[in-house]
Amino acid sequence: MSGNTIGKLFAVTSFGESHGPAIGCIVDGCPPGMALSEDDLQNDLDRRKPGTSRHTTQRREADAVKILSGVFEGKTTGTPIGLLIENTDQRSKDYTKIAETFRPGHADYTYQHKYGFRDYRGGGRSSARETAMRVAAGGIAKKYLREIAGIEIRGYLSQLGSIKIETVDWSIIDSNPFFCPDADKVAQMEAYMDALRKEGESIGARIEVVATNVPPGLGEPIFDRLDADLAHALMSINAVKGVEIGGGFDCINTKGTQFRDEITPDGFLSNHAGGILGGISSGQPITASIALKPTSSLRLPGRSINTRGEAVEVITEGRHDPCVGIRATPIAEAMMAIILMDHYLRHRAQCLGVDSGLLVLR
Ligand SMILES: Cc1cc2nc3c(=O)[nH]c(=O)nc-3n(C[C@H](O)[C@H](O)[C@H](O)COP(=O)(O)O)c2cc1C
Ligand SMILES: C=C(O[C@@H]1CC(C(=O)O)=C[C@@H](OP(=O)(O)O)[C@H]1O)C(=O)O
Repeated sequence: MSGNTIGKLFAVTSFGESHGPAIGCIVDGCPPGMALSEDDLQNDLDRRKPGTSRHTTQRREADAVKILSGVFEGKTTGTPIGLLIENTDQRSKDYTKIAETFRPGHADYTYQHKYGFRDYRGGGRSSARETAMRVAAGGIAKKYLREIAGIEIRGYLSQLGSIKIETVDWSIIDSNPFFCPDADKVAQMEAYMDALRKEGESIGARIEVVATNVPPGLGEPIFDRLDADLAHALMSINAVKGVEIGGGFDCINTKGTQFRDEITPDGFLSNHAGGILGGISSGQPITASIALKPTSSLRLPGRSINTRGEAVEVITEGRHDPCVGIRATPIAEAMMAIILMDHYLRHRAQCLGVDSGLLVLR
């Protein structure tokens, strides 16, 4: 195994480089009989794609997905689904100057160590261009989970630099460039990003993802704990440096009487567990949060070395996101969807017919 696959029963593998002819993925294990067309996947791809506002990279890609296999007469056949997106707006000349230099904070240095050479055009395989395929694959999982189990997965940006949201209005998330759910913060974020871009700087962000109506029982008790698989999937997104499930790191300074989520016949009284106990979903909303680092490709000079080990000053040209977190919401939703889909199918396979004798509490 090359470590290029996520999920066991619902398994996704991707291919392609940022400046190659195309990127793609194979989604294996999708149940047969689900209606599926490109239109079902395009909306989330459009939410993620580059170049949709002045606050993202100015690379323009339509990210128009083609279904190559696994669908016949509009329905999934149960065989591997091949998805393809052509790259149309590569500008590789921006990278020739840094072909022999390692951008501090990007993957150039480690790729060189691991493989002995690298596709420097647009970061090659290390570019977050690849996340388009995660969103496409996640779109299949989202659709199945919604239609078969009524599970909804949504996310939003909760912090950009030091600007923290104070309210969550789900209705406005897709109508501003940040996936920000607090209408009062959008103008502040815009002004902040405009100033930051002029400076040539970048900044980090935080994204929350929530899955609702998840049945209890999804997950495994030991290694493939639902929270462990979720953390793996979210941490595998480029630039993610932190993942929290439920109360996350706040648990350090919280007393047990407050942190445990007390149970009444009418439901849980809180959800610090983030909907997962013992690696298994409790039926409460599954909540996770990720921290994304500031973009490392900067036009402001920085110190680095070249492939001969000599000290150099590096300036990165090209079209870069000043805050990569701004486009990460649909990616985080997709990764949660892939993991929940995998565990939904695995739970059904092993525990079909099990009756806990309990009511489902939320
Ligand atoms: C949506 C998204 C967009 C990104 N855009 C850029 C970018 O324009 N320029 C850049 O240098 N890094 C960008 N990144 C981050 C790099 O892909 C990432 O830092 C790199 O792969 C190294 O991996 P690491 O940061 O996880 O160690 C982006 C990440 C995401 C999730
Ligand atoms: C192209 C996308 O984002 C890219 C992510 C990225 C990086 O280093 O991660 C670098 C930039 O592109 P390039 O590889 O051409 O330099 C971004 O534009 C995309 O998300 O579709």
